[in-house]
Amino acid sequence: MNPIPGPAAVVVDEVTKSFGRTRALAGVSFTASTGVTGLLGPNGAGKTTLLRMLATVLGPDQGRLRLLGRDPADSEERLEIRRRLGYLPQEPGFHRGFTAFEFVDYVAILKEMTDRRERHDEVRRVLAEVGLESVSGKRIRALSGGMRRRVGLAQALLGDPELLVLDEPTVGLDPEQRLRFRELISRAAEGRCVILSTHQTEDVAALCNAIVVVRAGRTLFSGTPAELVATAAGRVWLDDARSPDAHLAWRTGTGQHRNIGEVPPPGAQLVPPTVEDAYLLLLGDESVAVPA
Ligand SMILES: Nc1ncnc2c1ncn2[C@@H]1O[C@H](COP(=O)(O)OP(=O)(O)OP(=O)(O)O)[C@@H](O)[C@H]1O
Repeated sequence: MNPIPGPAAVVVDEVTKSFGRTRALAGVSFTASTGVTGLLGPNGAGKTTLLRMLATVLGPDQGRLRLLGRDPADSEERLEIRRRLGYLPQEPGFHRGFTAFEFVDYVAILKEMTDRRERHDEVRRVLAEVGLESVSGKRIRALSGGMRRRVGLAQALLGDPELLVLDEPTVGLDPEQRLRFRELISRAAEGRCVILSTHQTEDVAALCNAIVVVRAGRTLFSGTPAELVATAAGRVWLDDARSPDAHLAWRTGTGQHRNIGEVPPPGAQLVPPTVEDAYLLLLGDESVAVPA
């Protein structure tokens, strides 16, 4: 699936950000439109910093941001962006004594939904959207981790935002919950721009029509999953042993070794690369070597 053409909902242009001596972003650039854009990168790459900027929580030191055609540096335009934005932070700061309904209602109040009846209808709508209507009266501390993530997604969907920013939405979920979440996110991405950060390359391959890879605060790659996979063409091969030419290799369930590297040995049995292979090759020495 190619990115759906249209005006870019998000433009990030040479953005930098430092915290004291730590340079979290050292010049990140990409654009994103309707659909799901996945932000991949190792720990500390700057993903959360970038998402906090897209959520207008943080401003850049240098560079330019444009969100939904507006400038978040301008206070009035920032307010306009915030009215059209949903954000699921890495740690949503739940008041665990609240029920799911009370928590989402509380966020709705913060989002200036003043009419009580309309607000409650909206809270019920978003809780139903994430399949939580039957537990809306339960306290958050009594919900499973997966359900709590869904409460987080529900509050982000309040007011039908045009831009949805999700920081590691599937972290800590079991495989079934992850698949459910994928379904919710792909539904949420119909007609709007979703930006999510993740460490799960399978989620990216399954969900995203655009991928941005960041490392050490810089953009390493920005394009479609197919374009990312194409960068690994001819660089993944199977062998009976770990190949000395491999950058990374691991023994698969069949007993053969999956090798990824720059130059396969002559006669190597090349196999089609995955998003994960391409991502690991792109990270090069930064990726975690798996002992063969
Ligand atoms: N508020 C802050 N104060 C000081 N340093 C910070 C702050 N926020 C982020 N950093 C630093 O900036 C760098 C980028 O952090 P960030 O959380 O954006 O990375 P990340 O890609 O989201 O990492 P992870 O995958 O581990 O969540 C790290 O070195 C981090 O320690």
